[in-house]
Amino acid sequence: MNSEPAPRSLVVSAPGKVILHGEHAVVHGDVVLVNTAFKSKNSLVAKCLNSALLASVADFDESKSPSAEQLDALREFAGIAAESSAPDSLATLAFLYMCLAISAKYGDVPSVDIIVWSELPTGAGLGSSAAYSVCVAAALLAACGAVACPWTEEELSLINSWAFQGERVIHGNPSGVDNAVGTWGRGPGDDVSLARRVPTLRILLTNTKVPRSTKVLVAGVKDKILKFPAIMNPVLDSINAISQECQSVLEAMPGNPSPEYYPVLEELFDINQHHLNVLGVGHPCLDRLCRVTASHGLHSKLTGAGGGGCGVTLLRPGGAEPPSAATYRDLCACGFECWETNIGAPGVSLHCPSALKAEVLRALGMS
Ligand SMILES: Nc1ncnc2c1ncn2[C@@H]1O[C@H](COP(=O)(O)OP(=O)(O)O)[C@@H](O)[C@H]1O
Ligand SMILES: C[C@@](O)(CCOP(=O)(O)O)CC(=O)O
Ligand SMILES: [Mg+2]
Repeated sequence: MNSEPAPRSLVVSAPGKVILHGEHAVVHGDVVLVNTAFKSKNSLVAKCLNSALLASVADFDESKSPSAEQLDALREFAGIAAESSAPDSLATLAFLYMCLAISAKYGDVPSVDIIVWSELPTGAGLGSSAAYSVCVAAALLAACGAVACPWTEEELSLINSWAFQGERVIHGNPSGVDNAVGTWGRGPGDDVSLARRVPTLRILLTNTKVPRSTKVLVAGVKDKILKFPAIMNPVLDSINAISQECQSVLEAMPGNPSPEYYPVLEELFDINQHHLNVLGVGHPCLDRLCRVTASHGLHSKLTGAGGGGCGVTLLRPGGAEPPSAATYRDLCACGFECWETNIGAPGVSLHCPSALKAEVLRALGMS
């Protein structure tokens, strides 16, 4: 007689994010203005099956960064070449680290099969690495009974702190903003009422499809700051001032946003885009994106780590329903993909499989 427990399925999603202002500066302790951009865009299924999940690396501690020795041991176990930054390698490494560390701390995670499906473009500045890490952390903690459902505030903090460890494996030196948005649906330190006080902005996201790695870009900015501190630190200070100015404009905007605020928001986008180029995280395709939208009277900047990936364009509310078909046409003619979105989405969520869209069920192999 087979006495194995029936496999259990957990379906977890976490949102990506759009950074309006403060990318890179936030790694160095400055303010960031960030919001969620997607609902249920990144899903992961942890099924408790009996496949073998292995290896052990001693001395895990969630308050410490994963050590070089631990990551080397995991790379060797998984057959990942040293310094490989291939998406699959980093995702596998982050998963193995979280799985082993969570097992060591809270008791064995049962054997699991993980299926990851994402509507977010990966490596494009929309926080896919954090959405992935939040989903893996939540699923593993739930699988070993360290968090129950629905999640309490304390359990969300636990998910967030383990997701931060996953981000550390993928990013090297993350600020923690992306995993906080993935967990709570809002930036760290933002109170719940902030979303009610600021207007819902209409934005256009454009993916240049130029691949890049956040880890490499963040390390490049650090090198530049170390090389030219007197030149680069004022740039970070100015980016910080832009974030603060933008936040006060958003808070000053009345419930029915008046168009008079938009030229200020647009100018802040332009200034920040120049600063980000100074930090060395621009790309000719992002310059092109800005030029194309400017030719239609719209203002854009890169979002996330830059170096390619996505740009964000501010749209004015209502009226002549911008962006025009010509804007889409010109951006698509550059080989870019663009879509309009509203900001705001819930954080990490647990889903009932029967409530999932057919498309998601198919992608997860659950239909
Ligand atoms: N759905 C996913 N499946 C597997 N790995 C993912 C997924 N989403 C993100 N990742 C991991 O995150 C990395 C991209 O992270 P990063 O360079 O920070 O860009 P971003 O967070 O802006 O998408 C990928 O290389 C991969 O390792
Ligand atoms: C550049 C940075 O500010 C944001 C990176 O976001 P993304 O991985 O490009 O989505 C880094 C960070 O905050 O950890
Ligand atoms: Mg990332």
